Amino acid sequence: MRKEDTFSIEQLNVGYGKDPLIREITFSVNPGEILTLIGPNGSGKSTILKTLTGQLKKMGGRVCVGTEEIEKLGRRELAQKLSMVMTERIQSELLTGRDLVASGRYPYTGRFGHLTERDWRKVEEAIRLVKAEEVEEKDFMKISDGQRQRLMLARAICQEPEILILDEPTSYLDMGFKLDILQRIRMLAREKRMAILLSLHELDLAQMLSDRIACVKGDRIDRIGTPEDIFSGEYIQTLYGVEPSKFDPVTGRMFLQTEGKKPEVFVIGGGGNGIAVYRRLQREGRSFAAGILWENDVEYADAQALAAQVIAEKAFYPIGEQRLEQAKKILDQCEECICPLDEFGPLGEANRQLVEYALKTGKRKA
Ligand SMILES: Nc1ncnc2c1ncn2[C@@H]1O[C@H](COP(=O)(O)OP(=O)(O)OP(=O)(O)O)[C@@H](O)[C@H]1O
Repeated sequence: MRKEDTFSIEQLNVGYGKDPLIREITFSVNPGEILTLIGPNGSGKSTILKTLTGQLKKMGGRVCVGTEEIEKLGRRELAQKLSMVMTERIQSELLTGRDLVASGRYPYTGRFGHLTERDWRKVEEAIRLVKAEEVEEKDFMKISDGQRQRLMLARAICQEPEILILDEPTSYLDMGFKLDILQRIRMLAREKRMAILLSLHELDLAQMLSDRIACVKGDRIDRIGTPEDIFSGEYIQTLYGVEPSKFDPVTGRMFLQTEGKKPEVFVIGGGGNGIAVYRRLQREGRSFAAGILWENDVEYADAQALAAQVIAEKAFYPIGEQRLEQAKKILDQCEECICPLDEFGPLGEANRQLVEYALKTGKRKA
């Protein structure tokens, strides 16, 4: 049974010059846990990770595996406990992708660096895990960024560390491989009980993958919490300095807004059917009003972000006469009405009446 050590960082200061860039960093990652650093460009995520792996000299504080400070560990011992995949392109004298992955086994080899049959089995397993079989025989310097990224992960995996540190592990990967690699990372945490610390730019992936998220802002870690804690209210928008309506923390979607025009088109939506129309109008640069929605409609967040005006009723409340009149007034000012709905059901009676009104006033073509 492998030892289970917590990776803990206490009062760590990191940076390059005289003054620390980020101060008093304190958190820990438990075996089996995934903790993700997020934050704007240049906020210091890589600087923190480089300091934790010893590539950068710390400016104060402690970094421990269990109770042992990592700087007191020998190189081989450290490599058995901690492995990293950083973003820099490594210049490798090694010939093939397979050779590079195999170098992950060196902390376990004897004095002459010979790999045993068991070591090679681990190398093959790691290559299969990241689906890099097609490049294992190729020259490591002559493959794509995404293929290289997968081989680097394979090397870290076959190092069998207690702690795995990854700086933007998905940055060069296409959607299929991104999902695949994240699945592997989760498996390494859950089944191999690795403590995993990574940085990610893709907020939707961070939300999906992480047990906890640490947010880097200014000269500190501003907040640490579960994805539910971090992706609530307007915190993420504040962290990245964007307007609250340009990001929906529930779905992780971002919005490009059509700036402050009066609505030209009235879109009658509901149940998610309005989204495609909103997106088309937005692409065409046409401003629109969205209604009559319920606040729990699937497209409500999109409407809030993209529409010039939103006419909505509280969730689970019937749409009243007053709301219908409000919608008619706005529709009167629009040139056109679009309604992608075919059926309204008993609760959608007000929208059915609104469509009828649009037909009568010539705003909707039959
Ligand atoms: N070698 C260096 N010497 C001095 N300053 C550096 C060095 N590397 C990075 N910096 C600065 O340190 C700050 C943090 O950089 P870092 O790369 O850690 O940010 P990051 O959060 O990883 O950014 P990104 O999201 O863009 O990858 C930046 O202002 C950067 O310009």
